Amino acid sequence: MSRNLIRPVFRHCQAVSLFAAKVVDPMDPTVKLGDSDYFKHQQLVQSLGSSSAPSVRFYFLLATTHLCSNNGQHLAWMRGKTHIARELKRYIEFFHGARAEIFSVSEYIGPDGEDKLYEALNSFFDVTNSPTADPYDFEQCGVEGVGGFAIILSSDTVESTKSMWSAHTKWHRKWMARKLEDELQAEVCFIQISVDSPKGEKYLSDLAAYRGMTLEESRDLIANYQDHYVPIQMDQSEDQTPFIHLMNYNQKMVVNKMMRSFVGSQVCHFLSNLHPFQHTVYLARHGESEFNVEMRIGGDSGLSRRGEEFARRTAEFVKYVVCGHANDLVCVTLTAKDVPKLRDWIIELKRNIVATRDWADFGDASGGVVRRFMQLKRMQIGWAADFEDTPSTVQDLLRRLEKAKVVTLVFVGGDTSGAGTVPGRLWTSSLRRTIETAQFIEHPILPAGLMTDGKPYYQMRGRQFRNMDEVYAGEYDGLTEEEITKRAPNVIADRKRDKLGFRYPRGESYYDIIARLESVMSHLERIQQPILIISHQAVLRLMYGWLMHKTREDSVETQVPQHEVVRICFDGLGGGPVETRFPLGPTHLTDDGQSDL
Ligand SMILES: O=P(O)(O)OC[C@H]1O[C@@](CO)(OP(=O)(O)O)[C@@H](O)[C@@H]1O
Repeated sequence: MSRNLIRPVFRHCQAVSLFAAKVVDPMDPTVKLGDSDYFKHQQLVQSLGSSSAPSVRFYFLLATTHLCSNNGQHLAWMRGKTHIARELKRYIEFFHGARAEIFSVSEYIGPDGEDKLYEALNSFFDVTNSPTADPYDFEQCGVEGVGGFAIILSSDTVESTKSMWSAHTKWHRKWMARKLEDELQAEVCFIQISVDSPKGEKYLSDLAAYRGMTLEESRDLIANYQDHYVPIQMDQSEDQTPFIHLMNYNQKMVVNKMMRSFVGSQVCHFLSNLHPFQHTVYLARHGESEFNVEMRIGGDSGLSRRGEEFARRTAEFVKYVVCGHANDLVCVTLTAKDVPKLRDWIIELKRNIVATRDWADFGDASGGVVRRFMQLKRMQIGWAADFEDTPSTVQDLLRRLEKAKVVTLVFVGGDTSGAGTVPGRLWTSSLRRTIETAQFIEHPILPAGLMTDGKPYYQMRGRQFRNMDEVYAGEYDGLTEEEITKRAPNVIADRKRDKLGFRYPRGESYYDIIARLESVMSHLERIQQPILIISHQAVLRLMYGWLMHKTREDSVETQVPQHEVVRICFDGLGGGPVETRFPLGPTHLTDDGQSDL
């Protein structure tokens, strides 16, 4: 197919669906497909199918800002629009498989700056500029090359007002909308953010401090910006302009003319969840399941003995770290051979071992190593027993250890006070193995007043999401790798070639999981309390990838070991997500026996 045939299609909104249909129809007997073409086609179809094809739309979004005052304190230039622009870009790329790029207005100021921004936008959308001549070239011409979202950001708000593209007055907005719609056939939407809640203001002053600004500097900036910016008018004079006005982030939203398109409504939904505040997400794969032991995929089996042990340790971790002020937790298991050595050491030490700092570097094969200043807080005598507080005297401790064959000690780092009192959230899938992993987590009712609604809080009340169930392997559900390859000898090679797009017969692909994860991940964006999510290997690969700002392609390569919790912290101030891994044991399982699948 020549490029000329494709070219006119790109100029229309439904470009991709037409394009996909024209490129190749594998059912058409006149079309001969090589292997690779088939896979590219599959990839294209899969990705369109899973993303509701919004990538067909040429869509512009503009993050702008709105002045607001709160008791005379103005911190208006920092409304978190850079954060929102970045989130939007990631959302569009990850969940909709479309291209998205941020264009910062202040980088295009100067004699030719505005023309350059126009050129940059034109070439971003104009796929005919793409060097590709091969319509099968998915990378350059497929979903990647068609349509996209340009996010025009006035990052340096005051400086940006020099540009025609700053959208800081009604006149500028109208000019931009006309230019973009008439000349680039793009749909336009303006996003305005205003903040006046005490929490919002606190965030903004933190942000100012983080960026090294003094109050005077910020006041000057605001006074200057106030002279320029005209908020979107609510007097009907801008009724023809699509816009979203976010007030105090996800507290209140005014939407104009966005719901007429599917993508518009999706973007509104996503933005209505976003907040820029500091928050922490914990991810854990379920403990080892009976099917994991038998090396079977899928199914709905319960936990193995080791899996149950991980569940007990997870509850300790939740109490001190997720719902406490501690920042680290390590479990060390001593077997029959080591317990007498521990007894001798305690006798020699002759001190209260709970308070001692002499445990540093103490560890076991599961990977946990005690760091300096960690305190021994809890212990478990024997397998499958409940954890209990460590006795505070040497005599009591020796007595407890007397007949013990196996002992697991729990060491906690940081502030151990207030364990279990920080309101937290718990999400699992709907499958037994994740629910059982959460079974030992405590659910005290926390006193009213801890949350803003003033109601008592049911700690870590579990919510089960079917969208977080493991990839469904269809006809292969419950089989081992060996059994699968007996039925379908090529399956391993096929899946290796395209792990994202490969769909199990009558089952799911990773693209399908992306589609069903979209609503859960939007929901997650809304959460401000620490949250623990217990799910499965394939699902967690994607969740982790999304949270760690990875591409879909890189996400499927991520390792998701069992018996480990991953903490991902968002500082809310512009730093990237920071991850810490906590191997809790009892074993650190990285090989689930299906590494080939
Ligand atoms: O995409 P791959 O790498 O096969 O990972 C998914 C597989 O992981 C498994 C275990 O091998 O998930 P789970 O976390 O539920 O134990 C299988 O049930 C599932 O098919």
